[in-house]
Amino acid sequence: MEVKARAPGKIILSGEHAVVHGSTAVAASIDLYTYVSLRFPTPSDNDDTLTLQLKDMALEFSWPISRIKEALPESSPLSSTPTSCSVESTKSIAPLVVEQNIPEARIGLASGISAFLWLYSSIQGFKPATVVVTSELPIGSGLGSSAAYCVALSAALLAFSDSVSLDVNHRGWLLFGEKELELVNKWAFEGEKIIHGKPSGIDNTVSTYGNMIKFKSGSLTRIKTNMPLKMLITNTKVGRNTKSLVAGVSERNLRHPDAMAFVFRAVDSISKELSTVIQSPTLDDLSTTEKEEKIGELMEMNQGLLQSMGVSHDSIETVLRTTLKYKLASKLTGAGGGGCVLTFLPTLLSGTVVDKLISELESCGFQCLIAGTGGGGAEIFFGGSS
Ligand SMILES: Nc1ncnc2c1ncn2[C@@H]1O[C@H](COP(=O)(O)OP(=O)(O)O)[C@@H](O)[C@H]1O
Ligand SMILES: C[C@@](O)(CCOP(=O)(O)O)CC(=O)O
Ligand SMILES: [Mg+2]
Repeated sequence: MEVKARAPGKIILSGEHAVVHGSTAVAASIDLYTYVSLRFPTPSDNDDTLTLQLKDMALEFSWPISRIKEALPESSPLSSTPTSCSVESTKSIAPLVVEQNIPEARIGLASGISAFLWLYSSIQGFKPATVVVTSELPIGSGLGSSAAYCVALSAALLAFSDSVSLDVNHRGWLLFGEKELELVNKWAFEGEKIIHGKPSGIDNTVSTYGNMIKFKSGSLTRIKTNMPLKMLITNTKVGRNTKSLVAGVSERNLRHPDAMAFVFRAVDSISKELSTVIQSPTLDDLSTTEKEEKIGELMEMNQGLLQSMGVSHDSIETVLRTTLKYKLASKLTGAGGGGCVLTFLPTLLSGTVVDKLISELESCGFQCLIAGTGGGGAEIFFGGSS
C-alpha cells in the first residue's frame, strides 16, 4: 500500500507577522511542492520500524515501533480530531529526536522531525511504515517549506486513515473534498505549531487550499482574480528561523504595545486594500497600469512596516536598493531576517530589464526565480511513482 501527497509553498503578498497578531494578510500558493510518500510494509517484509527518509538531504531516521510505544504510551490514534502536542508529549518526543544524532549543521530539522512523530503517532498510531520526503522548496527561506511539509505529511497520513474515504483506484493526482481538506489543514496546523511556536495558520491554509487567499484570525476568504501577478522571488540565501523571528516581533509588541497596535492596524488596511485592488475588474474604474502602481506602492508600504517590526536584514535591504534602481517595488516575504524577497513585475516591463535585474541580483550572490502563483493545493496519488 503506497500513497504520495504533494503540497505547495507560498508567497505572502502582504501581512506576514501582523497576521499572527490578528491583522489581515494576502497569500498565494506557488508551483514548487513538497512531496511525501507513505508505504506500509507487507507481513513478509518483517519490518517493525518507522522510518523517515529526507531524500534531498540524504538523511534517514528510524525508530523501532516498540521504542515509540514506550515513549508515547498514551497515544491512541484519533485521526478525525486534530489535537495539539501537549507539554507531556513534547517531553516524550524530545528523546526520540535527540537519539537520532541529527548533524549539527541540520539541527533545525529537529522541530520538523518532532512534528512528524506527533502527526504520525496521532493519525496512524503504532504501525510500521516508511515515509519519504522530497521538496522543491528552499528550507527556511520564507516560502512556507514548513507548512508544505506539514500539509503533505497530513494528507498522506490521512489518505490511509478511518476519517477519510477516497477512491484508492483513482489514477493520477486526486483532489480532496472540502471536509477532507479541512481535516488536512487542521492537522497541518498542529504540525506548524511544533515548528513555528505560534503560527497564524496562513501558510498551512494556503498550502492546503492553493490559489490566492485573504486570511484573518484563522479564517480564509478565497480571492478571485483574472489579474496576472508576476513576482520575481530573490532568495538572499541568508538562513533564518521563523520561530525566533515570530517570537522577536511578539517581544517588541510587549515592549511597545501602543505603537505596535498602530503598525498592525496599518498592515491590516494595506492587506484589505491590496485584496480589493487585485479583485477589482480591470477597465471598470481602474486601468491595469493604475492597479499595478497601487500594488507596488502597497508592497513598499508593507515593507516599511516590516522594517519597523525588526524583521528586515542587510541582505533584504540590498535587494530593495537594487530593484529600486529599476523603479520596481519589493518586500520581504515570510518571516524575513534573510530568506526571500518579492519584486512585483508589471505586465509592460520588458524581458530585457528583468534579465538585467536578475543578473545584477545574482552577481550579489542571490538566487532568483519566477514562480507561477495561484495553483492548486494539497493533492494525493495512490500507487507507485507519479
Ligand atoms: N522537506 C522537509 N523535510 C524536513 N523538515 C522540513 C522540510 N521542510 C521544512 N521542514 C521543517 O521546517 C523548518 C523550516 O521552517 P521555517 O523556519 O518556518 O521556514 P520556511 O517555512 O519559511 O521554509 C525546517 O528547519 C524543518 O524543521
Ligand atoms: C511570519 C509569518 O507570518 C509567516 C512565516 O512564513 P515562513 O515560515 O517564513 O514561510 C508567521 C505566521 O503567519 O505563522
Ligand atoms: Mg514556515
